[in-house]
Amino acid sequence: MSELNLVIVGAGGRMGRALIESTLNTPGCRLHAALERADSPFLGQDAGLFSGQTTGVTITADLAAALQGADLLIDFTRPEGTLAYLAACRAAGVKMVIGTTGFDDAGKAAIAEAAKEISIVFAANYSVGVNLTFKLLEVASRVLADGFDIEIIEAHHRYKVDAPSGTALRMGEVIADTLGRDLKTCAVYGREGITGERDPNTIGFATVRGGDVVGDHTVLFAALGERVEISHKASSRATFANGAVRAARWLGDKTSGLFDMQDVLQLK
Ligand SMILES: NC(=O)C1=CN([C@@H]2O[C@H](COP(=O)(O)OP(=O)(O)OC[C@H]3O[C@@H](n4cnc5c(N)ncnc54)[C@H](O)[C@@H]3O)[C@@H](O)[C@H]2O)C=CC1
Ligand SMILES: O=C(O)C1=N[C@H](C(=O)O)C[C@H](O)C1
Repeated sequence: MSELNLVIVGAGGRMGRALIESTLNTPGCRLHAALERADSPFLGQDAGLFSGQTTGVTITADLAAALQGADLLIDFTRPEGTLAYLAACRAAGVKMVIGTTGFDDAGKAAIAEAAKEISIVFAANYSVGVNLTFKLLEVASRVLADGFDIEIIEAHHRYKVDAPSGTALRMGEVIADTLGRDLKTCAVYGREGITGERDPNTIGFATVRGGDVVGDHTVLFAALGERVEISHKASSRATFANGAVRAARWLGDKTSGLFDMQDVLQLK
């Protein structure tokens, strides 16, 4: 079988660095190109810079050249960056694995539309543990549907720009779907002042930002007399990067369609 030619964008970012390392360490995958923004200080440097390797691949801002001969582009950047890469990949027939979070409804719709022409894996979290947690939350929500207040607490590093995390929002959607609720109307994002008693139909979110926390998520089911907590803690970005490269390999010959990490892990 021929090698999978991967393009990593946001190459100098926290996830970009981890993705380059994961690509270099994965048999069957080849680092085809590494991209950064035109104003990046990393342009012209070897993509192995951050892991002390020499790859022979130079970090570039030339997207058109990078897509020539590429099989798949992995994007963990920002919504506006992703949507620009999406348009280029769609035009060039290059598959995508998208890990960026913080999209609005229009951004998500654009990804779904592009997936009619190219195959895409789009997931808020590529760790195996978090995806198992999504399944555990379905069971917990069913069993604890009555009398339990549901709160989602997430903590991330000081540099994270979106809140709540994409993973926390996905957890909220999984719970709301299981309970037959609409997250758009039942979510409460933080509390302050005289809030009144808790509405039992709400799903609360609390966000913590600080230091170098890679990614912690806890869902609290609290009743009168007992509490259940389901938690996941990531301690390395390699967890997400390895999951994204796994998703890239899983896409294989699929020419179109929108998938998530639950598809990759056969958890559906
Ligand atoms: N789905 C998952 O498993 C995970 C998702 N993420 C998400 O990945 C994204 C990136 O996270 P980090 O690597 O920590 O961020 P970062 O700030 O370290 O890196 C962002 C990268 O994107 C590039 N970038 C920013 N704006 C851009 C634009 N408009 N066009 C093109 N490139 C642009 C930057 O130059 C940088 O290389 C975030 O949305 C984060 O929430 C992070 C970890 C896991
Ligand atoms: O920005 C991050 O770092 C992370 N973002 C993702 C999210 O928003 O859920 C996944 C992970 O928790 C790390």
